[in-house]
Amino acid sequence: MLSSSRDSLSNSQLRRENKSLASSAESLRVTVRCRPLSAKEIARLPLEPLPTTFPTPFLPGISTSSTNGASQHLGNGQPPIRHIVSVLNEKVLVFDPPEKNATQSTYHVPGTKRFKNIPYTFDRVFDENATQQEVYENTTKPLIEGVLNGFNATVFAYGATGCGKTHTITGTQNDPGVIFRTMRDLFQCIRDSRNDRITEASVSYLEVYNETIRDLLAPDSAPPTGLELREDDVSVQVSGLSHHSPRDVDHIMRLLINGNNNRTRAPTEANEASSRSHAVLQIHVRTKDRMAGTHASWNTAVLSIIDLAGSERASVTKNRGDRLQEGAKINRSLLALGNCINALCNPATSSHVPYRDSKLTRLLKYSLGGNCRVVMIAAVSPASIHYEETHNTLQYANRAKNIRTKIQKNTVDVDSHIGEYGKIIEVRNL
Ligand SMILES: Nc1ncnc2c1ncn2[C@@H]1O[C@H](COP(=O)(O)OP(=O)(O)OP(=O)(O)O)[C@@H](O)[C@H]1O
Repeated sequence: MLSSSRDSLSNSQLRRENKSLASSAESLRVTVRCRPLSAKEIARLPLEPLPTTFPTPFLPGISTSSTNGASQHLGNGQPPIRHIVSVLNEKVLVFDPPEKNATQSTYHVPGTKRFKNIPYTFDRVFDENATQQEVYENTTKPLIEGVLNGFNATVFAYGATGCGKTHTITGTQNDPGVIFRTMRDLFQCIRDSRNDRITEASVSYLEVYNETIRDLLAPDSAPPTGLELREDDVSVQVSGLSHHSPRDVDHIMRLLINGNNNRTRAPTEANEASSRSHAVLQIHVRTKDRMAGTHASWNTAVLSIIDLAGSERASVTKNRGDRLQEGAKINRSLLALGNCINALCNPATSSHVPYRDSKLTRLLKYSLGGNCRVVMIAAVSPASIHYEETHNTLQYANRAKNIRTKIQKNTVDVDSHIGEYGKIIEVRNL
């Protein structure tokens, strides 16, 4: 059930407020996070050029040593690499900036200019030192209040394999990512407002693996078959997906840890724990003023947080067999996503977006182009070994800046029965 909490409500029960204040056109907010170099990559950075002669005593105006520009690095005989992303400020980065020491023979695309030196502007750029909290505060946190007031929102991490998507979305126990921080703050907001409003919430978590949808939180007794998508005019639903009523943030975190353990992962050359599936976490929320009386309508919204599988080149991952097949399917669904983004950006084609080309894009239909605030976190690597992937991701993100979504508040009539809303309970005693 991806697109909205309207899933089990009939369309006639769904009423959108079309007041000008509650409805506006917004572009997708596009951010880029550049991860730090890994230890293996650092080992391949060129060291300072070595002197070829011993230093001579200092004589003013005369160089004391000469160099042959030879670079040395500890990369076990592999060619040296260089930084290909330079973050200028919070909004601008340069792809493939000129090297300070351009005598070194590090990677560049044969037959092209030595340095592309392309500046890109995004809504926000995070450099290698950005903390998980900074990324969360400038991507997902601003969506929470809207979700509690009936506005759908989607956050998705896009990028090549091994570039930091899962680190950003899930993170580690010691340094959790967007999901944990969102849940913590969402539950805090619910707790802070419990005297004023009633809030109900439920969570679902699925993966799309090899064009099959799997419930990551399915009870052990559930048959391990793929789930089907059902679609009507206003929503896409996943039939048979389990929904869970969180008691508190710790409960959600336990659910998520279970779900993540169920996610399909495998080591590849590019990433020791590569996610081989697209993971979609959804938090369904509905709220109502306590004082508003029994006839007041509910605000309903869904917050979707998506960790896409990484795009990959077989030559970088050196994948074979199953991994290669998975990679082909991952690339195909990401290509379908790219085609949808292209179509949504172009007014001439935006009425014919090819959502049906993959499960992923069918699932995301109302979370990309629909009634939804969308934040994209494009994850990139600063190492020249990922030159093409980083360039592609930046171009992809740059195009996505042109998508416009129409935001409307979702309200449902008070007479919609709670049973129709799925297994949702009031979040009490927080
Ligand atoms: N900002 C960061 N700070 C520190 N380490 C990071 C950061 N981003 C990524 N890493 C590390 O880089 C490695 C690859 O990151 P991650 O698994 O998040 O990549 P991914 O994009 O999700 O890859 P895949 O698509 O293959 O699943 C991990 O070891 C991760 O801990």
